Amino acid sequence: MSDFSLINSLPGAGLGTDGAIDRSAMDRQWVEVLVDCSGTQGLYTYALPPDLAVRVGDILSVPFGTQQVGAIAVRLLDTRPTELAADQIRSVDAIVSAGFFPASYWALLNQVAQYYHTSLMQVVKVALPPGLLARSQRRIRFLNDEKTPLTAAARHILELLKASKTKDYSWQFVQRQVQGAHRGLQELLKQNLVESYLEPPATMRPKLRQAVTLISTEGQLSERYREILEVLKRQGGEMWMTDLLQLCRTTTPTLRKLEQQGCLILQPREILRAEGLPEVGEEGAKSLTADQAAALQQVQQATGFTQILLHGVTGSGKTEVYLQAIAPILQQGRSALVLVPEIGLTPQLTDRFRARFGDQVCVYHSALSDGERFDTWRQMLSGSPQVAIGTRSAIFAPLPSLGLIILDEEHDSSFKQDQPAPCYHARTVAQWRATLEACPLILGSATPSLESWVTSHQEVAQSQYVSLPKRILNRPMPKIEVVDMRQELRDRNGSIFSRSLQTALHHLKETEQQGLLFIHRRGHSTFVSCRSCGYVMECPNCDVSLSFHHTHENAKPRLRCHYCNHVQNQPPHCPSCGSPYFKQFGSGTQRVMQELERQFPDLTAIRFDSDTTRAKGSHRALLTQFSDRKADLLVGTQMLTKGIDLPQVTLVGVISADGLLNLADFRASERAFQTLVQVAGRAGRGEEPGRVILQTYSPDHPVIGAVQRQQYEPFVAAELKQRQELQYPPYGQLVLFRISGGNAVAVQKAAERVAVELSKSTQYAVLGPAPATILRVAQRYRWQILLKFPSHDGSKVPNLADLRSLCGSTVSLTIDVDPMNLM
Ligand SMILES: Nc1ncnc2c1ncn2[C@@H]1O[C@H](COP(=O)(O)OP(=O)(O)OP(=O)(O)O)[C@@H](O)[C@H]1O
Ligand SMILES: [Zn+2]
Ligand SMILES: [Zn+2]
Repeated sequence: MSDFSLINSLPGAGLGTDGAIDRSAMDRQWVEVLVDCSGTQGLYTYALPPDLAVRVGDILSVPFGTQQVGAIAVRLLDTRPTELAADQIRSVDAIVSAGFFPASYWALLNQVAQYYHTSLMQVVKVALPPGLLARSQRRIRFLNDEKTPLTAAARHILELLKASKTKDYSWQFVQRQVQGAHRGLQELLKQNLVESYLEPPATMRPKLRQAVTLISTEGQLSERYREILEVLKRQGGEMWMTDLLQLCRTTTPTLRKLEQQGCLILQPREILRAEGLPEVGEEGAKSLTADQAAALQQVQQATGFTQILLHGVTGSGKTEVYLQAIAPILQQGRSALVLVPEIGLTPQLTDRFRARFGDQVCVYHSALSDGERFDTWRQMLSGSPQVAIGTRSAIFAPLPSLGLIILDEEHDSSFKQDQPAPCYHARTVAQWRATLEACPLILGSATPSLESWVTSHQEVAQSQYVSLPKRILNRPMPKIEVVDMRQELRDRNGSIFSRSLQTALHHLKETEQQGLLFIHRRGHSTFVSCRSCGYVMECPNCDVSLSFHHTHENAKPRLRCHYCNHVQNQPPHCPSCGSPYFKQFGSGTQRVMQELERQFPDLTAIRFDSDTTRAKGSHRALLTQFSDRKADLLVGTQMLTKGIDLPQVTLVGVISADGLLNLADFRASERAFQTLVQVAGRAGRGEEPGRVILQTYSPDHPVIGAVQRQQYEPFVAAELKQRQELQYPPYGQLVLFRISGGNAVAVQKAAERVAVELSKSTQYAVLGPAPATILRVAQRYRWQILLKFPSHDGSKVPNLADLRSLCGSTVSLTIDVDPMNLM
């Protein structure tokens, strides 16, 4: 019954900006609501009684089946949806709570739906936590005594309320006590004798977690059991079960056996919401450098919507500018929204915010459970001023009075959602939101995206450019040495570490400093192939090579697909020719760890990649270990590049830059430059100067030269020239269609039909159809078509429903506006 298609096919259901704000609600006779009851979320149309001035963002009560349920007014309509007959539409019953969400919030969601060509419902699903209304309760409160006689039911309700200590009851209770309560309530509401409101659930369900408590170490126990109990004892006799399992590398059934033997008990224990985050000390504002002060001033002078690109080199103190820009906003009773690429990667950043603003900070990201998301929402909706820090979906955080939005590391591609729909970019949505809220938007980066660079250099008051060209305390930028790995090979050094890096690693121990080793991608190029015939081991479901996984020295090697997670053993001989020379190639994190162990047994290293950081809180745990100097090296992938601020790191080694340089994407150079400058920027942030060793097989690549000189502007100028010639973003606009299905021929045919249809317009160039770089993923064949518009304004895409009808029922078509991932 829930109706998504309704939204797409609405005639003239234009941008929400005109909904409820400019036009009087009176000429709108229908309303679309988000019904939220017993697990089903959907958009439904209701009629508005003439005497009910409903506005977008109100919480309503509507008839739904045989019940009355809560609903959010999402959009007012002045025409009846054609597919519904007038007598099919039921009427809104009452306004439970007026202005629960600001109307601008719904305008934003509508704008997202329209620009990214998805239904409003899809947007609502990213934006709102599930069960928002279902857990809340409608209540009725006494306001005034009657002046004119009331009907029996109305009088009964009023007396009931007056007799209550709090002058207020739940609507459910009133309904049970009073016959004809519904009509009675209407009467009372009309005369303003009572009010109806929505109370968020008062007590949240406590969150429980399994805990293990030691009872006894007596009895006939095997060596292994004893060991587990010994560990538990050493930890004080009480631990969270997950921690014990991890520490002892044991399983739940083993613990259950120990429980049966009376050695320990397993029981759920309540954890408080704030737990899991360590205490942070309070911290005052730092006195700003001249550059920081100038940047802050520019932010504070902004009136209304202004987009400010804060271009500060690595270690220039951008975070301090954010903190001092936020402080006065909170004092004015308004809130701030801070978006970061990946929350798990930046425990340091959240700690700094909490040290400054304490409980006013709330963290919002997709790894939260539904319950936690819901709690955070309630806190936000309370309206008290706060700082919400979160990943891309936090751009939809319902902070009532926004004074500032910040995107840190604005160039990061994780701000873009590739799938599912809506494929939104949080930076684009942030621009709309800041416009709707008339507040400044700060985009911070050491390596701004070309999009933001171009915007910030337009001659308009609404976009500004601020730079922090120097590191804090005039600390030098790290020195970058480029090592030609081809020369190493010629000089008979077959190690993955160049001689330069080897010397630096030896030096690390002597000077008691720390280093980072960066590998382009987890398991990237650690494919298994035959050195006799060249056969490459591939995933049976996807057209990608399997990656070699080796958890520790003596463990059995496994092969894993990073797309569908297929796992299998490595065959001892080549399946194609039977050769025994069937081995892994490349240098993933694991390989580097093993080589370190072999060549530098004195150095300890922590592996920091998506395999070792899967568990909640593990980013923080590993980074803390490292900053406590429990290891000499941190070895990892992309996540090393993001915002790590450790003063004792003096050495950064890039094992091989080549994987980054050779991606088939027009943004490859931009990304490579950003990644390498960011990772280099982790070195020498403290008192000791930093040093970067960049290993590559293509030392003459223009990106390598630009990174070595650490000059952003000349690199960007050259890059922009190319983009302009080819009409790529930021000059032109791209729209990507992805076509996929289980049958290879059907997918290709559908892609061809869609391309023919698309070619009928002259507004854009059609690139493709072409098979995706990886044709098959999880048994689905994928083709794509790229539209290239010469400029960014007014790109019109043919009707999606028409294109979909060309695909047939077994092939799906999705649209990605401004795609970031063209693979
Ligand atoms: N005014 C200041 N006085 C002294 N120290 C400062 C000041 N401002 C910032 N710092 C310190 O300088 C270091 C670097 O700052 P921060 O992490 O904000 O840099 P950043 O510009 O965000 O760098 P990146 O882009 O590389 O993450 C931090 O340890 C911070 O505490
Ligand atoms: Zn072979
Ligand atoms: Zn696979």
